Amino acid sequence: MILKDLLKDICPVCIEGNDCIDITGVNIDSRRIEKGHLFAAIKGTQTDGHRYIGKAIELGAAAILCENMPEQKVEGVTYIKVNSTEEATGMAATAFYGNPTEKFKLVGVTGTNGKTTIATLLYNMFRKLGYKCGLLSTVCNYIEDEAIPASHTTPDPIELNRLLGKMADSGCEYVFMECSSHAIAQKRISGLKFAGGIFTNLTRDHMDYHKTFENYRNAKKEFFDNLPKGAFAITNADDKNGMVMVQNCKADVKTYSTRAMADFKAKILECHFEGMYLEIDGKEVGVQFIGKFNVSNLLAVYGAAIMLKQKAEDILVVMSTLKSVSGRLEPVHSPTGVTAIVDYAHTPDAIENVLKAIHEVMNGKGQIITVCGAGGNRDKGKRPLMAQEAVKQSDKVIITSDNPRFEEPQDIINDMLAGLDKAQMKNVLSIADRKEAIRTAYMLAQKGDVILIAGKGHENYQEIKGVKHHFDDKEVIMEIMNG
Ligand SMILES: CC(=O)N[C@H]1[C@@H](OP(=O)(O)OP(=O)(O)OC[C@H]2O[C@@H](n3ccc(=O)[nH]c3=O)[C@H](O)[C@@H]2O)O[C@H](CO)[C@@H](O)[C@@H]1O[C@H](C)C(=O)N[C@@H](C)C(=O)N[C@H](CCC(=O)O)C(=O)O
Ligand SMILES: Nc1ncnc2c1ncn2[C@@H]1O[C@H](COP(=O)(O)OP(=O)(O)OP(=O)(O)O)[C@@H](O)[C@H]1O
Ligand SMILES: N[C@H](CCC[C@H](N)C(=O)O)C(=O)O
Ligand SMILES: [Mg+2]
Repeated sequence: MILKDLLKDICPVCIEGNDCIDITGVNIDSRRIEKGHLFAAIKGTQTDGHRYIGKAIELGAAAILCENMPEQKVEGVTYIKVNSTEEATGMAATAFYGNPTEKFKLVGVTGTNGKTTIATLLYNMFRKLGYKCGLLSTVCNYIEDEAIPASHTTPDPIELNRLLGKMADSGCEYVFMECSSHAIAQKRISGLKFAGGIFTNLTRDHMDYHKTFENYRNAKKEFFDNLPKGAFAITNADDKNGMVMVQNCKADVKTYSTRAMADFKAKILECHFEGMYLEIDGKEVGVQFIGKFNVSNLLAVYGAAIMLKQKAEDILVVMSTLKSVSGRLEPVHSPTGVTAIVDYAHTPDAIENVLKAIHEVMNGKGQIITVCGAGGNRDKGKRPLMAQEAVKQSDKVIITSDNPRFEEPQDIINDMLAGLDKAQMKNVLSIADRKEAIRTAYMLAQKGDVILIAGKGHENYQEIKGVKHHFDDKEVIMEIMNG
């Protein structure tokens, strides 16, 4: 592709060199540069991409996108100076991959919890409605049936646009994606044209990265500020930041609520372990999900499907067939009558909500034993709060490890325990070895009890010092139950 065409949506500060050269790829990592590539130098959290411009040219980069022009320039290489390389990279990448989001309807989901659930349910629903679809999510990416492993909730701008390009080539009509706060702040989604956006909720997470809650909220809000006129924005009226998100939004704003007046409303008619009966916009539907928070998730799915011009009756018929997403409130039953629930709750709010959901269906019968930990090299402030939420609604809690990364597992556990007083500690054990923690929970459980195994959900690894060791909560509990 000709460099000039690649830059058509970018307003460079200046260009030095020929902009009529052929560009064979766009890349943000010097180590992946091949002959004829455009290398975008990004200032990151660990290092500055500008330091690798020389390396990129050695490997064959034909053009450099940067914020600071290098002092020494190489003959034959074109230099493009921009105000924000992060912003310009997305635009160049999307142009390189043929502006895929002009070819299908792209819906983004953002918020602290519920993104994977909503995006995946929309993908499953639209496929069942007969459309060709793509999905970009924490668990896995999909182009129709083809699974492509995901390493991020939202991929980097090059991988993201490459996947979107493949989706367009495969004839996808709808694509659903999660937009993490990291991705919005780092402009990984720059240049994409969204047909709609969904806000789930906002509670504490990722303070390690955003530093303040306000920055975190602003990152989420930026997504709605940038939605174009003609798109839709569906927000959660039950969340205190729901209306803040859409304050400056040019899109068509719709609300959903389980409590108040809203464009899309629902209430729970009945609730048991297998699912709930709901009334959505005045119509009854049986769903295979539990928990009030899932009513909110399902309402967001319903609202988005309506905004994408599907018929209410068709949406509800398909909704009743949808099943829970891998690692989200997934039950595993033992031969002795104990139920384990594997869930991805890794924030204080998610732990509170998932335990509330379990209580709703247990209805005062049986005990709850919670096994949870907190991720290393991630938001430290959430650790004591997660322990507090676990203790508040469990009969026993076993604090354990969850991806310690480069931290000492016991230090993370101590940060969690610091949130508890002496009385609360009476019902708490700490066992750093996650398998042992799960085994102990099972040994303590009696018939009718529930073990909540929280934090890892679909993850099939334990990340320790840069190495991912195979570990799968569901597999472990099944082996213990049947062993
Ligand atoms: C903190 C964070 O978000 N980091 C992301 C960020 O990397 P960074 O800013 O640290 O980059 P850096 O290492 O400083 O390098 C700066 C630039 O120099 C380049 N470089 C570097 C070295 C070299 O030799 N040559 C070279 O060109 C790099 O390619 C990069 O462009 O940009 C990279 C490319 O997009 C991401 O892969 C990386 O994700 C890291 C691995 C990560 O763990 N991110 C997590 C926290 C994350 O993004 N999570 C969210 C969701 C969380 C949730 O679900 O709740 C996600 O969307 O997955
Ligand atoms: N609407 C919701 N409100 C509160 N908690 C929720 C909601 N939906 C899901 N959860 C809880 O959060 C956990 C993670 O859900 P999900 O994977 O859908 O969120 P996510 O936003 O994609 O998370 P991530 O930031 O890791 O990508 C679930 O396992 C459940 O415990
Ligand atoms: N994707 C999120 C959640 C990870 C959940 C938990 N298993 C952890 O490792 O902290 C993150 O990277 O913060
Ligand atoms: Mg997710």
